[in-house]
Amino acid sequence: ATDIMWWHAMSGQLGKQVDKLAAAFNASQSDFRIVPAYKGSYTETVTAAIFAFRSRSQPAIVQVNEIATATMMAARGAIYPVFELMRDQSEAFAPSAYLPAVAGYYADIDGNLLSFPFNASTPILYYNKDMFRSAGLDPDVAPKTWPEVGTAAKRLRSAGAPCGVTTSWPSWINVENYSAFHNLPLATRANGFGGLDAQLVFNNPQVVRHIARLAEWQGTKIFDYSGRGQAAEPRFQKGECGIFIGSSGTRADIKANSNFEIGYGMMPYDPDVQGAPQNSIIGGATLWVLRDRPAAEYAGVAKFFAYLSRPEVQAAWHQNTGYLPITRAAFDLTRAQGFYDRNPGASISIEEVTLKPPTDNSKGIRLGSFVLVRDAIDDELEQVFAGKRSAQAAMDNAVERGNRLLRQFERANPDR
Ligand SMILES: O=P(O)(O)OC[C@H](O)CO
Repeated sequence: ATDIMWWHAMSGQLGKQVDKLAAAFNASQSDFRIVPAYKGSYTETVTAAIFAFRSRSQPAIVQVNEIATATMMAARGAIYPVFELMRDQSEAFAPSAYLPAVAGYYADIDGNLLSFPFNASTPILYYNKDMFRSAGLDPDVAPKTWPEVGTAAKRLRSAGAPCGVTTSWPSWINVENYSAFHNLPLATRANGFGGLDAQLVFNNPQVVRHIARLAEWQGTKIFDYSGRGQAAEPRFQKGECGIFIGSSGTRADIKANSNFEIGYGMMPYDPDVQGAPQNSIIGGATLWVLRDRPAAEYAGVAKFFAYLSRPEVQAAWHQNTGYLPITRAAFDLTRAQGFYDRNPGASISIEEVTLKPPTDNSKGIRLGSFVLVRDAIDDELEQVFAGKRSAQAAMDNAVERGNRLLRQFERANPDR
């Protein structure tokens, strides 16, 4: 059999599910063997793949998170667009099979998908029902708005919780998704979908007020900052923080690693911001195919992607992880199987990304070097939470630093 390397960033329960997918595909035929390899965080994984490409030891498949999409699209010599691969291998691959929130995020201007949608998430609210009960809060009602989160988090603190509320992925949740959910632009030009000359504009009064509020809460740990990426997740699992806003894709790990009753809700919003709640945007990752591997491997990659597209495979991945059902068929199948009736909270992610038809502010983000832009935003947020900078000054800095990165990217890609 021909071995096909798949580099990914899925750890914990997610890593187990990735291994299961590969093993099931490998058992379904004998020509190809998918070999998954965990390469660390999303950033570590994509960086490893870029270095490997330079020394010609790249994998055929690499998992890349959503914010590196524009950067990958620009790396034309290194990537094999998935729609071309599937066409070359005569495998079906129609963007219309995917949920609009997913296809819209990853399609090029001609509607072609350059990468394979695999794990799409969106931030949701998790809460600890046992801690709610001890604090005298109604365990059957999830806080819906930021003021309600504040009230509940204060009660949790008074009842002895070390931390009221925390979030993972600070920029993704508190700046990028906060903006989309309140129909505020992160950047001009439809958050970059309209062209590389987009400018970041998220230093507006609503975002600044939200960050200032978190900083104020930080003083008494009503909100407690937990670090970048997924660093906050274990704090909720261990019962330190009663409310956690994090990726829907962490559902499996939360269920596996916590010993309390979990409540679910939508990401909170501020009711005095007109139009809120709009719809959330997706995160997570897609699978990119890299060039310059032997031809036989590409035949196998196409077969593997066709396998991953099967409704029953997609539906199982969605149900076993918390990532969105990426195709309409997987969503329908999951519903028909009664999964949402048996698992309250499991459909919140879908309801949230489809809450209203997306606007230019809530379709997604398509900005070059956004991995670095997000680093700059996270860095500025940390200054605010450490009490070293005002929310306004930090968001102004983040916009300025981010715009410098966008202009560099624009100059490096003059023909796009
Ligand atoms: O933890 P994930 O996989 O849902 O991804 C969250 C962020 O979108 C990653 O950029």
